[in-house]
Parts: sequence; structure tokens; C-alpha cells
Amino acid sequence: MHHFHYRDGTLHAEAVPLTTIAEAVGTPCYVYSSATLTRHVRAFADAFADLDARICFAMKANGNKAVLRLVTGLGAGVDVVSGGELALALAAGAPADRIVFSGVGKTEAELGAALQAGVHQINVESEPELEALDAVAQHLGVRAPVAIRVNPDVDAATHAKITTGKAENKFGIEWTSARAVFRRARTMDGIALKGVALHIGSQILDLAPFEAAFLRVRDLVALLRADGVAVERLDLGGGLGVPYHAGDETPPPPTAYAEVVRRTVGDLGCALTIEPGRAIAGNAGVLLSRVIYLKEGITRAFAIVDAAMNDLMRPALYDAWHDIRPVRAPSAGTETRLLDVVGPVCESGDTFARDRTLPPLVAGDLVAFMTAGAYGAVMANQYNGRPLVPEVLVDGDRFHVVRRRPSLDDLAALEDLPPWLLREWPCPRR
Ligand SMILES: Cc1ncc(COP(=O)(O)O)c(C=O)c1O
Ligand SMILES: N[C@@H](CCCC[NH3+])C(=O)O
Repeated sequence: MHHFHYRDGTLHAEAVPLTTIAEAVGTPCYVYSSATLTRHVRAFADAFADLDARICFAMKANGNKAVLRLVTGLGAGVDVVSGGELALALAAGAPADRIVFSGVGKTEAELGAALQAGVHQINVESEPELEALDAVAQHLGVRAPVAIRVNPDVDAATHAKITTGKAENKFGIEWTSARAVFRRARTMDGIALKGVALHIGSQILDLAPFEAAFLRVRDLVALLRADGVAVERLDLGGGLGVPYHAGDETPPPPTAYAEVVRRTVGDLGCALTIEPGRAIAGNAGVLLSRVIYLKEGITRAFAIVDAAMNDLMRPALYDAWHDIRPVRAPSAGTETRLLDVVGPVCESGDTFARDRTLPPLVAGDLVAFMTAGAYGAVMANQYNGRPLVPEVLVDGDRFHVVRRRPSLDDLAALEDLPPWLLREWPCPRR
């Protein structure tokens, strides 16, 4: 069952009408479904159950502490990419030995913090980083558990801004120098070389690029072993896509992805890590928003909503599509119309949709931007003096505010904001 569904003409998150959440919390706000998150983590765990694999949720997709607590409570680990994410994962109760630290520009301070926390693995992306990590580890008197991220030079066939495994991308060590770097790492006293890591991109809907990349890594493992390098671990990254259009073909499920893993690298005797982010969180969240005005222009009609590009950047940044559903289902036979759905920010790019077929929305109507659980709230900012929006986690017929709307006191830099901006004044017309 999809956990965002219509019941009695109203869009619900599990058993909670989104109208109830909007009234209690105000809009815009993010709403997450515990049931969907749970189902997705379990789907990966079940698909990989016969493989020696750990699932490390890429928290860059959704760093809400309650979401992290839920996901790690189901046994998953976490893939972090900064000292901030590391601190947040630990604060959410993620055991350090289930944390993998990725990222192309980790500072010495971040590397030191990861070593002191005792993380499972640090994925090193360049020779200078390897040298820095060696020095930090020796200074701390430890050996850093390292996987070296290689760039397999495979086209992930996804949006150009989110492909990471092509030679021209900044990520990983070039394929041609990989062997030399491994040989070098083996001689370093601060480095405990564990294996190979890769990640080819995000929102990947075709398994062929994964297959090609994993086969390349398989070849590399054979070469490394011939060089006398022990390869005990393989970190295959994340990247499995999700459906953003209701009518789309469904992307390959975790079982099909696991089958590719099994077929390509399953017999290498390596402990595996996968780092799904979007596939776990994407369809577990919506951004709930209210129409402020309907503006009938001469050539187009605009639904101006209270969410904006600062709350959900994906349409402005990648021209990404998010389905938009009215929270009150239109009655049968209601004619649709074409609307541009835009936010209040002073940029023409603050456009969620152009010429979208929607029921005739009016001011005050609630709409949900679907599939906003990944790369939604985490990428939000306060552009145009708009405070970050609350986040709500639904669990059956209950919901919890898991990130509250900042109060006047929280916004030290904006402390003179009037209360109405923070929704502390009830709107007289509602
Ligand atoms: C190293 C690494 N691991 C995991 C992920 C998560 O990717 P996705 O959300 O597409 O699963 C990313 C982001 O693309 C990444 O850079
Ligand atoms: N933020 C991107 C994905 C980047 C993936 C992180 N490496 C998105 O919304 O699709």
C-alpha cells in the first residue's frame, strides 16, 4: 500500500489527513511516513539478506534526526559526508561502527573526528587525502580503516548534475592510477587498507550502468589481489532511482539491484556496503503547501503557493518534476486546467511546474509536492528571509513534529522578524 493516499476525498499520510497536519503545524511543512521508510529499509535488507552486506543510509538525502533514529533502529548504518553529518548521525544514536564517511574534501579536523568516533570506514577519494588521513591517524595513534574510492568512468545515464562516476567528475581516484594508489596506501602506517569504494551517480533508473561499474571493479579486485593487496570490503555506493511521475514505469526494485550485485561481485568474498539515500527516503515524504493566490495572467495562470525554491530546490536546480496533488480530491467530473505553480521568491526560477494539469485550485487550497522526502528539507535555505520549515513524522494515526518551525529566539540573525512570518498569528481569513 502506498502510505500517501486518498481516503474520504482527502490526501492522507498513513492514517492522518494532511489537512489535520496543516492546521496543527502550518504550511509549508515536510511530512514523512514512518511506514514507507520502514518498508524501504526492509526491502533493501531482505534483498541483500543472503549477501554479506550492510546498508548505510546516505543521510545527505534526509538528515532529520527522527528519520535517522528510525532507519538506524531498523539496523541500517549511515553514510555521512561531513563532520556535521557525522555529529548528527552520532547524536541520533547511530553506532559509530555502522558509519561510513564519504566525500571528496574532508578536512583534517573531520578525518580526526571520524577516527576518534571509531567509524567503520573512511572512503578516501584522492592521494592528498590519503596522506592527510595517514598523518592524522598516526598522530592519534590509530590505523584508519580505509576504502579507496575509484572512479570507474561509467556513464550513469542520469542528470548531468548528479552523475559522479565519469572520468571528468571530481569524485574518486582515476581508474588508471588506482593500482598505484592502493600499493602506496599499503605502505602507510596510519592506514588499514580494507577495500574499494565507488558511487556512479544518483536517480539511476537502469541497472546496466551499475552492472558495468561493478564488473570493472571486479576486474580491479583481481588486479589488486594479484599485486598482493588484500581486498576484504567493497562499498558499492548508492544511486538507485525512484519514480517521480505517477504514471512512470517503476524503477528496478532493490531485489533486481541485489541480483546485479550478486551476479557481478557476489562471489569475491568481500563484505559489501551499499549507500542508498533517495530510494529509502524519496517516496517517504511530501512537501505540504497552501495556495496563497491564484493569479490569472493574460497568457498563463499562476497558482502562487507558500512553499518556494528555498524549501524544495530540485525543480529550480535540476528542472526536476514533482507530482503535485491537491489535498482535497476534486469531485468526479471536475474539469482540469493548466497552471504554473510558483513560489513567492523573487526569481523566475522559483517555479515548481509549468503548464501542469491540475484541478482549478483556489486560494487556501492545500497541495502536496510528492516524492520530496529525499533532497528536500536537507537542501533548503533561508533565501528571501524565509525560515526553514517544520518537519513532521507520521506513524499510523499519530504525528510528531520532528523539526519545529524556528522560534523568534532561534533566528538570532533574523531576530526582528515579526511573529506573523513565523505563523504565530492565526490568519484571520482561515
Ligand atoms: C558517495 C555517495 N553515496 C551515496 C549517495 C546516495 O545516492 P542516492 O541518494 O542516489 O542513493 C551519494 C549521492 O549521490 C553519494 O555521493
Ligand atoms: N541533490 C540531488 C542528488 C545529489 C545526490 C548526492 N550525491 C537531487 O536532488 O537529486
